[in-house]
Amino acid sequence: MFCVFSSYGFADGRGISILTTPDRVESLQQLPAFSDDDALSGINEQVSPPFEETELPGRGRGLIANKTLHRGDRIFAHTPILMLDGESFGDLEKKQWLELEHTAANNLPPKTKKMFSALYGRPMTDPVSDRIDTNAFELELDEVVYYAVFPEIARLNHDCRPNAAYFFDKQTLTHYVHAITDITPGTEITITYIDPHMPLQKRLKKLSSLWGFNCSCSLCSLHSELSRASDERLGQIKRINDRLEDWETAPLEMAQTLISLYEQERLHAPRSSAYWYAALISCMQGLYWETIRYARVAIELGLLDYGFRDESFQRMTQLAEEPAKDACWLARLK
Ligand SMILES: C[S@@+](CC[C@H](N)C(=O)[O-])C[C@H]1O[C@@H](n2cnc3c(N)ncnc32)[C@H](O)[C@@H]1O
Repeated sequence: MFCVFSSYGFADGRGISILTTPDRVESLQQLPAFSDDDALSGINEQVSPPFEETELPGRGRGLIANKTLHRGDRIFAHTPILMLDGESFGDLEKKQWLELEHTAANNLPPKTKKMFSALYGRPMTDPVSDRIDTNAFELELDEVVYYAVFPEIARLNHDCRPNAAYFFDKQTLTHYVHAITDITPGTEITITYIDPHMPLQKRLKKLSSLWGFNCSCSLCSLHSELSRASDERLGQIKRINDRLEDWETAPLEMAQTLISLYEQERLHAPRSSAYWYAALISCMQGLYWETIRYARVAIELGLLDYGFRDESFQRMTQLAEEPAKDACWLARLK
């Protein structure tokens, strides 16, 4: 049974509406975001944002950096105002979930409701539903998929080679966005809406069908020969990533080639996985300082792409601190 659960007081009066089942909302309420008064301190606060919102030709509103941002600088940290259980779409009649979506939006505190109403919604079904579909991020909590709206972050436009990366912290229900490259003032801040490993035609098709625009980012605008080279690199990245799942038997040069391919492709956030493989293989081979070097970069990038609670982050930290104590180092000595 799906219902709307709303809290006016959540996140210091920002409020939240959640469309889900009673037992799922009960388990969400156990999270520090709801149960620990200090968990959200410093979240949803932005005294002087490092960007300005403006109208951009052919792409609606967007965010332009108003100061130099360095890789790793925080751009946003916000809680959702709406969370919709993915299963509700399959289980309810269209009319029913439309009603529930409206109830969820209407139950928000007035200031928050205004933020939701100001969002752009690609005209498809209904004004509330369109705003949710255009702006929601998919996230998973306790193996349940939710679609969540973060109105401030929803202003970020797409680029296939973005300068910002994001992750979701499940404990505090907080969506973090950080610069993944240095960003100069006057540059638009962008994220990717899709898996950036996809080749050109797949990317164009997905962006046009789901978000209704023809991507004209620098990668999608390359000369056809350069575009072909990019697609070939992406194919090779996929093949190497598949092979490195069995990293224990892979040569270090393979992970180093992956790092280089990611750099050529300007895929900054996913580069962390290549450094992660390079650190593990170096550790297996007893290369002490190489292990630390690769692990440190994997941590720096992984923190921006997976977040600080990711399991691999704990292991990488241990590897960077003391490679000789890690299981991969000890396995070599057996
Ligand atoms: C999440 S909203 C982003 C903010 C939006 N531009 C606004 O005015 O609020 C997604 C919508 O922005 C537009 N958009 C995002 N990235 C774009 C891009 N690279 N080129 C053109 N339009 C883009 C599309 O209309 C898309 O459906």
